[in-house]
Amino acid sequence: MMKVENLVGGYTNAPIIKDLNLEIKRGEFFALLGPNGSGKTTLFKLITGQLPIQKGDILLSGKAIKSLSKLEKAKKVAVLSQEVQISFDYTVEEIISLGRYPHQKGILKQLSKLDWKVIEEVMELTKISQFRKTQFRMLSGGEKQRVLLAKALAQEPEILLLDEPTNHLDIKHTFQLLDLLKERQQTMDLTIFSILHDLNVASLYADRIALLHNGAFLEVGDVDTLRKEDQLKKVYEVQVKAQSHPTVPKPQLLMTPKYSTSSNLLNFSNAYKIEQNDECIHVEFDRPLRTLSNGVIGDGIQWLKHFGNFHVDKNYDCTDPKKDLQMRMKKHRIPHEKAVGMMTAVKLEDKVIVKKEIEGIKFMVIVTAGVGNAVDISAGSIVRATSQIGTINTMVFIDAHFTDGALVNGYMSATEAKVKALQDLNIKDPASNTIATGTSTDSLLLALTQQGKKTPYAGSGTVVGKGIGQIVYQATQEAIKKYLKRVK
Ligand SMILES: Nc1ncnc2c1ncn2[C@@H]1O[C@H](COP(=O)(O)OP(=O)(O)OP(=O)(O)O)[C@@H](O)[C@H]1O
Repeated sequence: MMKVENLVGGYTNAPIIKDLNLEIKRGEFFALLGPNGSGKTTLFKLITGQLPIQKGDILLSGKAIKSLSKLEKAKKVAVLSQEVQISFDYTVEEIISLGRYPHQKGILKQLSKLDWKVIEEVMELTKISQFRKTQFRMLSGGEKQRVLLAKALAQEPEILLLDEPTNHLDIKHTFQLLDLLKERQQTMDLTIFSILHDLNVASLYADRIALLHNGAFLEVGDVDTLRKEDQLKKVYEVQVKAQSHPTVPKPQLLMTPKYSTSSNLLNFSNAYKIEQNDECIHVEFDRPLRTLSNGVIGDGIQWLKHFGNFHVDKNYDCTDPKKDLQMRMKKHRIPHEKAVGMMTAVKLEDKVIVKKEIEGIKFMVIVTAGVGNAVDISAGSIVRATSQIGTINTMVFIDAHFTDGALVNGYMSATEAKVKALQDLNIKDPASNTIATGTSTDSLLLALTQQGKKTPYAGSGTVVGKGIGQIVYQATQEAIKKYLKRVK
């Protein structure tokens, strides 16, 4: 669709764009990324013809762009640039109708029925119909941007060139505009070439990206190129961590600020308070801990400071346990957006708290255990309702610094220890009459202070992994024994 060949260009001094090559396929959404001053606008202007090409060529469907007449070009290419030259007295409708100019026939160049149909459609799409008679100068920055996009779409181009199209837009309108472009790309095979500053937005919408640095491409590739953290750090000079979007299979980047979010060291032994009554056990830390949990609230990897284990009725059956738990937290003045929440039918007074220091690492484990729902996960195919709460709930607090991998590793260690405790107490799955591996609704939390040396492993081959194992095993056994004594 568009080919950039050995392109050199810039202003009067030494060229800014140095020997660039790029091929953009028909119907793709291509994002041009790069830090301030890297040459994005210069490249954009070379493509749009605002700057002369010093060397090389830009081809559109095989034809040199410089050989196309103004009208030929306008039929193929629409531009939405930063520098808008619009006569302020035009109305929105008049501006959009300018976009139809390349398609108008005859000497009089009057708008046809088809032109009006297209104008109506693009106004509808960009949600500016209500401004049709309003003067352009009366609009907000974001509204102006939408009008200019409508004008570009009214041109019905094959390729749309955009310089920071979301510049003045709030998040609602940013996503609305990009969704609209994406829809046009997917349904009408529109090719999109856009300068974007927001790497995360580029990742969500672009098919491919180019990373420009000092007038040359460092990377051209699909959006997973953004997972190359070192490359981004080199270009933007910011500490970057690539994560995955939770629902879209695309990378998202997290920037780390230079300032420290936790200047003073946390003294683990007195950095928390525990409150308990018949309805809940609430552990509150002085500051957020790095957590991994399958709690009803606060699941996945988070930073949280409140940890609640709530007592519910034995026959608890709720269609929306998350909402229910939020209500319970509200009652106990626990901010649910900062919390992990678990549920159990076990009497909370039977909780077991074990605190230990193993080879300089401080641990605290809190377990409530009921084994009425004990299950051997490997046995047969009998699946029981998971709404019953005959549960082993385990909270493990550690004064250590884990990578995400170590968190997962530690989760395995805690689970292995729980299974061993059940095995040694000969707890059986009543359905299969084999040793149980857990209950059907167990919850587990690992919470780390993230102090000290970062550790990438927390399995049974490490001190911290062994520590998790020992302390979880001990607390689980004690809690099950208490439960067995009570049910007898
Ligand atoms: N009119 C000009 N005359 C001379 N040099 C210019 C001119 N405009 C830009 N430059 C220089 O060209 C280089 C690239 O600028 P350009 O505007 O292409 O960067 P950019 O990647 O678009 O940056 P930004 O993200 O800040 O918009 C910069 O060093 C800039 O100072």
